[in-house]
Amino acid sequence: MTAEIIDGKATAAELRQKVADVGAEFRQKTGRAPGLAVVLVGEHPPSAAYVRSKVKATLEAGLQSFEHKIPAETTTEELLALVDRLNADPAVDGILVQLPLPKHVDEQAVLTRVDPDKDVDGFHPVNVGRLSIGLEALVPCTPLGCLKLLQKYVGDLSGLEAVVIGRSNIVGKPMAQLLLEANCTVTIAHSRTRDLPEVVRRADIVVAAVGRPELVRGSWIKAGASVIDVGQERVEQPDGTRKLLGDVAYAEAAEVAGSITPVPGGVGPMTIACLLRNTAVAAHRREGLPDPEGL
Ligand SMILES: Nc1nc(=O)c2c([nH]1)NC[C@@H]1CN(c3ccc(C(=O)N[C@@H](CCC(=O)O)C(=O)O)cc3)C=[N+]21
Repeated sequence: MTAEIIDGKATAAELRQKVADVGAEFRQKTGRAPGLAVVLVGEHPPSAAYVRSKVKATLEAGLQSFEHKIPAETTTEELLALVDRLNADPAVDGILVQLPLPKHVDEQAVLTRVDPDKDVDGFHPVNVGRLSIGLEALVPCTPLGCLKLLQKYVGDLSGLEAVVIGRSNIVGKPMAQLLLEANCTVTIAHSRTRDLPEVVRRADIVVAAVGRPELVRGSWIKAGASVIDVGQERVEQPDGTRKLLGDVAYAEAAEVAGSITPVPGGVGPMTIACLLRNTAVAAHRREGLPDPEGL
């Protein structure tokens, strides 16, 4: 069997177009476009690159972008003061503080300071709690993007066995909540899991989010399973070039899986599209408008 390739790039482009349409309608109703503020602390090159692509996608969807690049030496207090200003700014519907923050900054204090209604990353404890008890929440972009891919390529997920590898607050835990809400039987595996290959072999859906290049082998995948690869690591190849690798040994897994996301072009583009989606949704909720349909 050769797996169907789950086209994250195309699916993300569709979602970004929907956000653009919804944003234009929002602008007609309110006289302004939904606004996203992105905060980048320091010069960490990969973070700077991600922020550039976020700003570009924001502008291309016709949303308003507020970019705050501040020095690496910024203190927690100064960052909290910036978050307070963004919380109070009526033109800002979404706030994203790019992670990782410099080590001297109290990351949890900063994430908890973001107004939960503007928390388009879904990292605030209020949104984490709301997701976990099934209330309306802002949901983290990467797991939301993974869910959207599964819904498009698999359809109804009810009753399926899902194995999430990785238990981070950003991907693994919220991914498990979303799959549970979609009526999957969910297992969260991690570095201490006994016999990980055997656990993964049960899965109809595998979400790999551990940050270990090509950890998941083709022999671990049940025939016909859907494989979502969240990993993105640049790894030096024997010929000296650097290649972006996922957490799944793609060529092997594609021989047995029913469908699989490539890296790049899978989950990554969906993360950014879902950020725009969350910004549009937050804008509607803040204005007392019903949630836009089809997002
Ligand atoms: N507060 C916060 N929210 C985030 O959502 C957040 C963050 N901090 N810090 C860093 C991670 C990483 N992240 C990615 C987004 C898109 C791609 C993406 O589009 N990747 C391309 C490849 C890009 C390349 O070639 O390097 C792809 O998969 O096709 C990757 C990674 C969001 N993050």
